[in-house]
Amino acid sequence: MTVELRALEPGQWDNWYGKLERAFGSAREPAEERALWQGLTEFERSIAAWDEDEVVGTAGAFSFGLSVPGGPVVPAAGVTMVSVASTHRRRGVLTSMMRRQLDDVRQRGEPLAVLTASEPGIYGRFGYGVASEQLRLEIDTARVRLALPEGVDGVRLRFVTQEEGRDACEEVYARLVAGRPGMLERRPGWERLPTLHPEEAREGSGALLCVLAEAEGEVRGYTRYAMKAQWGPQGPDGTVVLRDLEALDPVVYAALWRYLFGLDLTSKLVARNRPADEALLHLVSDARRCRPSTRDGLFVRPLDVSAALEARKYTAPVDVVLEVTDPFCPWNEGRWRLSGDSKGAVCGRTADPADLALSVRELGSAYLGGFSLSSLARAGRVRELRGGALTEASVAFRSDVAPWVAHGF
Ligand SMILES: CC(=O)SCCNC(=O)CCNC(=O)[C@H](O)C(C)(C)COP(=O)(O)OP(=O)(O)OC[C@H]1O[C@@H](n2cnc3c(N)ncnc32)[C@H](O)[C@@H]1OP(=O)(O)O
Repeated sequence: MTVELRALEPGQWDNWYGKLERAFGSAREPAEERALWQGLTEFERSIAAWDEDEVVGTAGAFSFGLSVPGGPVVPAAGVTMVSVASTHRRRGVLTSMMRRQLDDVRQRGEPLAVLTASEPGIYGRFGYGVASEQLRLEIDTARVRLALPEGVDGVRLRFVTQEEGRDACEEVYARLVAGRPGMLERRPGWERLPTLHPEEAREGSGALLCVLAEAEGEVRGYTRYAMKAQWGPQGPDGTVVLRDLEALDPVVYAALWRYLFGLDLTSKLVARNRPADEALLHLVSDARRCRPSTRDGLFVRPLDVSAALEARKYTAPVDVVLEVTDPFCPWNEGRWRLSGDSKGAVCGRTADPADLALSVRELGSAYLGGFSLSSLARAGRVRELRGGALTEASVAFRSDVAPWVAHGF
């Protein structure tokens, strides 16, 4: 078998995307969804693996801006649409596409590649480390009370259509990006993604609704959600399926949650993807009845160790030498001195002795400040070579706000 990798051509998209759908075992997506993904596809960054005249592998990348600790937004390749036909699996097709893709990302000068994984076991071997979590909530809204701050009654809520609300929602979202690592700047076209209501996220619910929250004469928050009607022997027992909820201040935030908790005919709320440090859990009378559970969120892969470490800021002063291993991208290997603080950092090659030893994957895991170098060290994945260096680096890398990616891609 000879498999040849080529850039995707626009006329091949339908066939290529169909192979992706087949690999995921999903039905052909609705026309609106397909049109959105087709429009977002960056053809020169999309790989088709051909076995003669058959597409047997797919992989793509989006040119994202990713927020990193301290507020900067850094160019990052958003790896996506990865699949290999089941007739051709476990013969190295994915590995060859990852090789091609990461070399390309490096050439473009993007210091990071990021992805959300269908299965967390796939990407570690290519240098990706899990860097954020997503929280799932299943809230018994009939039994959980909210402690509301003063002023919630002053927040005006109103329904708008998705179309009417889009710009206002995007403005709120854009104002939040720099404050939370792991968020993606939404470029033109991406604003349509949160208003899609795909089958797998719908959980049997009805139409996606949009409510804007206004205070101080401006839109300061929004929620998009759907309702799933359910009837039990005692009457209504519906579920609110939350898509997103964003707010610029705690009063608007609480007003939106109160609204969702109070929706008639419902007694449960399901949120699939919330930040690990969701503030709601401090507002509720019973966090257990919110049934919080976490899973992996964004995976980060530093492509250029020095540029990546210089791009973010650090919670506390740090001056350490990192001995990095990176078999898949050997240009990252060796010793790097990182000196930084809350204003910025410099990172360059050094011949000085190493303080910490780790692979690029652990660097990816710690990069957004969500997982600590100390906990990775307890797992044996980071080694401290100079006493005190681990705590110093671990504290400096942490982020006060949990990293979170608001949507898949
Ligand atoms: C960012 C995204 O798009 S995530 C979506 C990923 N795609 C999917 O999950 C769709 C369904 N799965 C597939 O299409 C394929 O099984 C893929 C893409 C996951 C793997 O493709 P393959 O061509 O079989 O991978 P390849 O042969 O290059 O394997 C490389 C290594 O990864 C391992 N591997 C492959 N798939 C998996 C997996 N699902 N879980 C764990 N390890 C895996 C292989 O065993 C191999 O290990 P080795 O290097 O130790 O021998």
